[in-house]
Order: sequence, then structure tokens, then C-alpha cells
Amino acid sequence: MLTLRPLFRHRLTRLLHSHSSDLPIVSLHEHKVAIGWNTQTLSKFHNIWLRDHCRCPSCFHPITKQRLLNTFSIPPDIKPVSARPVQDGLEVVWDGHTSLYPWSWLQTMSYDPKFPQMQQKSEKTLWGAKIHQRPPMVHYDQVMSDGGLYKWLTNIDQFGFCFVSGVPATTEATEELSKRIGFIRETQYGKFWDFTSDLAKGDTAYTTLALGAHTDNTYFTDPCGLQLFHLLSHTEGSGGATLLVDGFSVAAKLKQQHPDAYDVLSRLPVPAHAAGEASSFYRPSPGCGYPVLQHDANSGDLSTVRWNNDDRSVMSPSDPAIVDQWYNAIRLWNQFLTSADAEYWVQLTPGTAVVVDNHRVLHGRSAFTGRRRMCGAYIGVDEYRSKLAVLTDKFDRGANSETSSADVVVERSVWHPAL
Ligand SMILES: C[N+](C)(C)CCCC[C@H](N)C(=O)O
Ligand SMILES: O=C(O)CCC(=O)C(=O)O
Ligand SMILES: [Fe+2]
Repeated sequence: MLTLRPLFRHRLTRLLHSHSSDLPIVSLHEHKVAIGWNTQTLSKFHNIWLRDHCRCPSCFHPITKQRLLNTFSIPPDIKPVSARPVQDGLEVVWDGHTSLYPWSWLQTMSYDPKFPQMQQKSEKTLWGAKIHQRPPMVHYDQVMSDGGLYKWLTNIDQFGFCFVSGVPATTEATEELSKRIGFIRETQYGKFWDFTSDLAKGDTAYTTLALGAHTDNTYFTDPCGLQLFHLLSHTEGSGGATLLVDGFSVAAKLKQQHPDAYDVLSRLPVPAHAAGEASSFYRPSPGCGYPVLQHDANSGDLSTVRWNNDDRSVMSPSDPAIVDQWYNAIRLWNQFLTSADAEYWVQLTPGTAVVVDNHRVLHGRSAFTGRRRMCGAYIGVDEYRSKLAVLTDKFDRGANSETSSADVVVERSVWHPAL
């Protein structure tokens, strides 16, 4: 198989970029069309799947990128009249309809088996306390351009957080900075928050208490994606340092050293609530909550860390034996979370904001005295990922489109691999 990879990638690259005549073989099978360069490396596509994914303007709206074809009008046993390789892709003639599937799209969407991929999925850099030596950082002036914004978001995607220096120490500038990523997610705490230790809202964030490493919004069905913090002032006192912990790094260590505990945290739903305001009472639906560690259904990769021990509600175990398993698991989790090599403590100062991926990096703070003013905002996970996808299309063409010139604004292709 290894020899296949360079061969396949080499031939596909040549096919895509130099229009070589070295077209793949196309063969029809009972319910599938197969493409490849030799009989050992064919990848097959179900006829029904190919017909359903036709991207011609009558099957798929060229502007809205929505399916127009009635999937359920396709005969379940549909067969092509003919199929052949042409320069731009696989041409399939159905009964009264012709479809063309670009080679790069077939390569990306292949599944039986999956062809070697040209684009590597985004790499996460796991980190611990030593990240303090060279934390990810961009400058405010940079992020006002799309290129700088892309750098900021790719840092967040890679590290789970990123500082922004040179931010005017005002709520206005900080709010505008937040909006560079996407519209602000409003919650019971308001839209853009500007808070201090006055219990203006019924939550310990609005006190001088220390807060252990946590992710926010565990009481929401869909916790916010990003959380931006900017310390505007701290006078007549001390403390209030910010804690960051890479939940993905800690989870990887726990999985390696205590797989049973990792399994409990991946399985048991954790009830949570936000009940400090008379006007609201939040709990996630369905009622029992979500596990601390959630995984991508396809890849099995850890996708979300959801942990706030202060906001955790009463556990109602379905089986009494779970109680000891649960406490043993969270004791180990907490031990790993609070280990010196996992904790990154940093004293924020006016002018430097920090954005945290609330699905990966936990934050906290030390207790403090005096008058401390913090501002910031939540950004929805879908708004964050959408902006990252748009900027990736624009600046990293190899990832998602056939065009390669850097100065052309890429009109999102109907063949975008994610559509
Ligand atoms: C100040 N700010 C609105 C950011 C936080 C509000 C309280 C956060 C809550 N305890 C949680 O962990 O989600
Ligand atoms: O005051 C801080 O530094 C952060 C408090 C907190 O956890 C939050 O606002 O979500
Ligand atoms: Fe928080």
C-alpha cells in the first residue's frame, strides 16, 4: 500500500495540475463505479451516492449550495448508461442526465477505500506549562486584516488559545476585536461583558474567589466556542492571575495512564446548571447532561472537553456502582489538570487580550483583592469554525479548491469538500 501512496499522489497531482493524459481506469460494477490506476488500487462509489451528489446547476443550486435534486426520485438500483474518465474528472451518463465529478473531489470524498489524502487535517499542538516560554501571540494591528485574522484563528485552532497584544485597553476596542471573528454570542450574562467582583450576576466569576480550571457554559446544550478575556484594570490589590490548561493534552495523558478513568469521563453524562439569576435556570438538554470528554463520531478523536466542577449538579447514577467509579475518575482528572506541568499561569495586563477555545482549553484564575475589571465575549463555535473555513479557503487554497493563484478571491466551489 505504501508504494501506492507516492504513486497515487504523484499521478493525481500530475492529473490535477499538469493535465497529463494519464487518466485513471473507470469500470462499472453491479451497483458501483470504480476508479483507479491499476486493478489493485481502485476506489468504488455507489451509483446512488454518485447520482445523489451530482453538482450540476439543476441538481445543486450554484449560489445557495443547496441540493435541488429530489434524492427519493432516484431509483434505488440506478445504473449509469456509461462512465468514462475525461480531463476534468469522471463523466457519468445516467438515463437522460450527465454528471461530471472532478478528480480532486473524488479523491477527497473517496470511501471505498479512502484514497490517500492530499491535505492533512489541521494539526493540534498539545502543550503544558512550558508554553509560557513562547505562547501563541498576534498583534492587534495584524488581526484587522484578513491575513492577520487567519493567523490568529489558525493559532487558536492549533494551540487552543492565542494572545493579542497591542489592544487599546477599552471595551470598545475589545468588542470590535471580538467581532473580527464573528458576532458575539449573547447569554444571560449579556452580549459583551464588562465585569468585576460585585455579584452583578449570580456567578462566582463576579466575586474575588479563585476559580479552578474549567470550561464555561457546561449548563448549555451547546457551550460557546471561544471566550475572549481582556483585563482592563486591577488597582488597590493583587492576585487575579489567569490559569490556562490544555484539556486535550491532559486527556491524552489520562488515557495513556488511566484508560478506565478516561472511559468513565467519556461515557458518564454530567448534569450541570446555571441557577444564580432569578430570571433564568439553565440545564443542558437532554436532562442528564454530557460527558466530560466527547469524541468525534467519525474519527473517534477527542472533540470537546466540558468541565466545570463548580457548576456540576447532583449526579443521579443509574447504577450505584458508578458513584465510586465517577469519583475515582474525576480525582485522577483533577490530579492531572492541576499538575504543575499542565498549568500555565499568566498575569494578564491591559493591552493584551487572550482568546480561549472553550471546547479544549480550560481557564481559571487565582483569588484577588482590590478592584479588578475584566471584559470580553463569547463567540459561538459555529461562527468561529465558519470564519476559519472561509479564511482557509481564501489563504490556503491547496486545502479546499482547485484554483491555486493566491490573488484570486475564491468563489466557493460547488465541489467544496465540505459541501
Ligand atoms: C463573566 N462571564 C460571563 C464570562 C462568565 C459568567 C459565568 C460563567 C459560568 N460560571 C461558566 O463557567 O460558564
Ligand atoms: O475573572 C477571570 O479571570 C475569569 C473568570 C471566568 O472564569 C469567566 O469569566 O468565565
Ligand atoms: Fe469561566
